[in-house]
Amino acid sequence: MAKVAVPGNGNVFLLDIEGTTTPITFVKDVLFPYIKDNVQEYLSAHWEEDECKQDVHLLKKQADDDSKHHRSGPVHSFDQTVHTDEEKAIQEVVDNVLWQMAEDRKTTALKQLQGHMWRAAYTTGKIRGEVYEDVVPAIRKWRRLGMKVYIYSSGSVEAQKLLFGYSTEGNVLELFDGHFDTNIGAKVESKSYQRIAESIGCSADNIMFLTDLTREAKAAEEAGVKVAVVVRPGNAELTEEEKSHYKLITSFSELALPGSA
Ligand SMILES: CSCCC(=O)C(=O)COP(=O)(O)O
Ligand SMILES: [Mg+2]
Repeated sequence: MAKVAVPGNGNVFLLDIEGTTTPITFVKDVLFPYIKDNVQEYLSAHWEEDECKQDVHLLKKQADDDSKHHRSGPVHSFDQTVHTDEEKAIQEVVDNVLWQMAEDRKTTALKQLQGHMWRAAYTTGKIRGEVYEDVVPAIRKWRRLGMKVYIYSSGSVEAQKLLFGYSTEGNVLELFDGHFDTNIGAKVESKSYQRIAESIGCSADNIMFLTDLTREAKAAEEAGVKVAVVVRPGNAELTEEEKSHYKLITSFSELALPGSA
């Protein structure tokens, strides 16, 4: 496959995780089932702790917002205040989390709780973050050339740091200059990419965003960010129009950097 040229003014890489640095199967077959299998037990064990209370508070705010916008059935909009029965209250949160996951929602509330739950799984060695083998060598090369590398994922910053801190490649957190999650905005909104450029302190067209999802690529492009769509096994199929519109790569090694051989 011909190399995809990174524009001459591009000196910042912004990387998606699921489907880009990491197989979708790791997220769908390892990370998400861990949440489904453990959420009830986790909430029961941590219910009285501040961190857990904050997570539940955020989930409740999201559920209230969803109800207002008719996004969920009544069972998924829980109201802790009416519950004296802890078990029932926990069950409502569990139902909400499972419903959000069935819808593959990327709410900050869901992602925050998930990040906290994965902490124990990573630190006890139960799971290790899967990273495609072309990713670390490519990033090391980019960094040698003076480029900056950031992550932007729907997974919380804490979840991102766990994935790369306890990865199949070891602790590779030093490869990243920073992390962004949905606290900066949704990945399908172009404003989020403008905010990221402001936060990094560069113009949008200095950034090259790599993602598997064209709805994210489109939003980034609208903000003036350069994009390439990453084609990995198991990623969503692209239409012929998408294939001809976007620069496509199947490995990070296919990116040709300005001034490099
Ligand atoms: C980084 S933690 C696990 C991934 C996750 O929860 C997720 O929603 C992936 O979203 P992405 O934006 O990286 O495709
Ligand atoms: Mg992705």
